Amino acid sequence: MRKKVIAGNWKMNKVLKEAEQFVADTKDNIPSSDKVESVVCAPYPFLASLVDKAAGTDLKVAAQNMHYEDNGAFTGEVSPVMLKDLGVTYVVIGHSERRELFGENDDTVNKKVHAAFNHQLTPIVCVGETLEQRENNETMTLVENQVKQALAGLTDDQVKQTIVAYEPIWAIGTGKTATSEQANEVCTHIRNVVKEAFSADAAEAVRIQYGGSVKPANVDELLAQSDIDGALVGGASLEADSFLTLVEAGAK
Ligand SMILES: O=C(CO)COP(=O)(O)O
Repeated sequence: MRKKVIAGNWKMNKVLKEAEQFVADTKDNIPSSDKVESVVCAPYPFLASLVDKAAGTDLKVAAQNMHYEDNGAFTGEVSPVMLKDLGVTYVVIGHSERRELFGENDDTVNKKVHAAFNHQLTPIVCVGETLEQRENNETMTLVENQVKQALAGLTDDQVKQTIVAYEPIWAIGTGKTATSEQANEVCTHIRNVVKEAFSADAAEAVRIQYGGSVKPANVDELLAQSDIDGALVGGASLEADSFLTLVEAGAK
């Protein structure tokens, strides 16, 4: 059975003291990593401190983005080498907000996924359609293309370690959750795409999260679906109690 991954994506929220307080409030109650992987995706300035504060616990720290080069003249960017050096273990790649607002595309996403593996970071690769694309029945084709391009050139072993997050853009921060059936339908499709593009073993192992208005009230139903292996959570991950409820749901 695939282990669930619950990741809280804080986006551009909190200041350092609040981030540290969150770790202090959660770290002793995070379920064992044998049962669920619990991750907070924090802004860059908090990463060093949070890795330090969460050391020896089952709470893992992720970055929300990175550049694909190791170093160089890229003012304002952060490299995988820097993240690895801090003790960060996961990195979100290709979030829809980065694709929409910061010019990320399938090519940069693919480069970043390779860079993550070159530095032993686990990528959480985001895909998902807009409302318009859903209404035009383009969801399956779009997500298929995003997944194929994001994972292009990876080995089977790397695909097995990858986390794909299916986040329909119309469900992000809107309170509109995809129904669990809608969410699962796309996650099943993603698994089939991985099977075709790589192998049955890779498809069986790859973890596929759902993201978009996940909260304590709907997480159980989403996680009960056959192809949903976790959640990437924005708003409901900001408060310690709510995050703990979500990771406990993942450990059931
Ligand atoms: O974008 C998301 C997580 O990456 C989802 O955000 P919300 O949970 O706030 O809808």
